[in-house]
Amino acid sequence: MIIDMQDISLKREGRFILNNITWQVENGEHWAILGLNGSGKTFLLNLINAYTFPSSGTIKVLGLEFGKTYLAEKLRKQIGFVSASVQNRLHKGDNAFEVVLSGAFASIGLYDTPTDEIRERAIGLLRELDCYDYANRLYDTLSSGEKQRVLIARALMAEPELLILDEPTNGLDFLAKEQMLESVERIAEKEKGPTILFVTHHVDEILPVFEHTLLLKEGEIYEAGETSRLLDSDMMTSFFGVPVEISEKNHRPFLKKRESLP
Ligand SMILES: Nc1ncnc2c1ncn2[C@@H]1O[C@H](COP(=O)(O)OP(=O)(O)OP(=O)(O)O)[C@@H](O)[C@H]1O
Repeated sequence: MIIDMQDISLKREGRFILNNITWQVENGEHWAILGLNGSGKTFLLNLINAYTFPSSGTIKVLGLEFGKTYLAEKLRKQIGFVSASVQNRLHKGDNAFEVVLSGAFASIGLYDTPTDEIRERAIGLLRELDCYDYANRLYDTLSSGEKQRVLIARALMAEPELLILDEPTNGLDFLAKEQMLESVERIAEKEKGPTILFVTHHVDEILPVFEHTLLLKEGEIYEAGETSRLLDSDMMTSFFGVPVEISEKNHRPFLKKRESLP
């Protein structure tokens, strides 16, 4: 099992940020995590990455139980994490190739000398994520979409069992967003690829490879399970608290606000 959370709660300043979270992710299941601003998605990811501890409940990630066999460093080496906060911590002077290489050492900059095998792997991933053409460019000079794809290549360098993509399409234009989603789909379809958690605000980004979805609302699991059951007009209407309609086009869901309830 990749994630096993049992009755997790997390309190800050006397109020529950997360409450009653019982959630399991099996190996090879790709999950979309959908929630509005402030629903607790960031805290949920911080728990998985062992940056935060629960106030109560038990949590096991990749077989490591917090407080027992718990080793944050060991755990994080097996998780590929792509988020705005990782982006902010990168070294200013590194080119895209160096950023990807640094993923092999779970470090922000390059402190170790990469072997030929590691260099080959980095080149392979740059190609796979369509970043090879700008491998020599300074990371800082890349567009947001290019940066995100480099960060995903970097996260895959350590061959993680779990890949967490935290709003990877944030700030991307339409084309860059579609390219990003195509890359995510390719990774998800890889036979020995990582289990993916894809955090988003947008229903239309829930690709068919995300067969499972977690709906997070006000710090609690609203529903979790098969995407096909959850992405339904009635379910989304009660989840968002406004009348909405879900339609499907080219295997992608679309959400539209309805004027009034029928
Ligand atoms: N230190 C803190 N003390 C109390 N409340 C906090 C603290 N940090 C965050 N919160 C609150 O916890 C809630 C959940 O925050 P979180 O950042 O996990 O939401 P999110 O789903 O990631 O939102 P977004 O989509 O905007 O990134 C929010 O209501 C936020 O205001």
